[in-house]
Amino acid sequence: MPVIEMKHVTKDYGYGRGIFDVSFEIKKGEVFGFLGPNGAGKTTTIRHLMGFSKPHEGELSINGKDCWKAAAIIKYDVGYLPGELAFPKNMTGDQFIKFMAEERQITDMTHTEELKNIFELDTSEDIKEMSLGTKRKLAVVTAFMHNPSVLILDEPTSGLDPVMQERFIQFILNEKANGKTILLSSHIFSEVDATCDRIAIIKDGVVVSTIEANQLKQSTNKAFKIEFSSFQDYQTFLEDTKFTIPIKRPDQNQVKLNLTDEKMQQLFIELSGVKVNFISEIKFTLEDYFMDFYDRKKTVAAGEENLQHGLH
Ligand SMILES: Nc1ncnc2c1ncn2[C@@H]1O[C@H](COP(=O)(O)OP(=O)(O)OP(=O)(O)O)[C@@H](O)[C@H]1O
Repeated sequence: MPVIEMKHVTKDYGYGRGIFDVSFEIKKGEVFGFLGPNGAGKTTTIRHLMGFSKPHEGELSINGKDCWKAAAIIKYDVGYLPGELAFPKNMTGDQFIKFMAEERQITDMTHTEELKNIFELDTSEDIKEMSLGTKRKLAVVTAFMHNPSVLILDEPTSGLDPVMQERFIQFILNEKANGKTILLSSHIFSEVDATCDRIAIIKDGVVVSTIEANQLKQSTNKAFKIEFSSFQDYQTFLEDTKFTIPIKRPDQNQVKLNLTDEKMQQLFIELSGVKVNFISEIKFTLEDYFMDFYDRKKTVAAGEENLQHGLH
């Protein structure tokens, strides 16, 4: 049984806004990335998983429990870090932590202390006087102090400095190693790349692709940039080549082309008759894959897309 399951969930806010027929499953121990720009529908999806909002259509469950009907019970299994923070007024960090511990019936504060140390959180200040970064750290500590088995993170590193961002990524990886199931919404490619096993790309409320992170890393499609020693070599190559050359830079005697591993030998044969200054591989990244979807006008149905790509 998947730990998190969404089946054909639609919430239509009108005027094309909302989420439409969103489906995915997250297995135990998996880190699932939900990638999309502002307004794509990430927060709406997460709010439905947290039971804050009832879908117009479809079903959502966490650990087999309906997210809307069993919201009050589910929260004990889930650590939720919201994108926008809201704290009670007139409390210090310590008071808020105590309040949350009572709310969750936590008596052993060892794990909370560990989290405070990891994130170097000073809880003595009044919350209203805390910097945004400190408030985010307080949110992190209180979201995970009950050591939940499921983590739902809505743009978790926004507002954290680079050192703390890195520490947060390490925290996610440790939690993953401990068998936690994690949903991470983000528009930061590097953190998704560093942590996720699978990634869904959401566009205009629709999941347009779901990919295994390994699929990207092991893609046999490669892109190369070649610079020839002279314009003569550049021209000779272009006249003789059997490859399609999508990008030509005569001013720099350069070309860019895409090829699969099997075609590599042919490229070297063609290059043996000309002089080159260098040949460099252009790495295909998650960002390239993502931009491919956002560059395109049409929406691609989930699963239909191969890792075919052009140069950007
Ligand atoms: N309660 C609501 N009423 C009406 N429209 C809403 C509501 N909540 C969200 N929307 C709309 O649904 C769309 C998706 O918003 P959502 O906040 O889920 O996007 P997001 O991907 O989380 O973006 P961001 O990164 O900006 O938080 C947007 O067009 C938003 O304006």
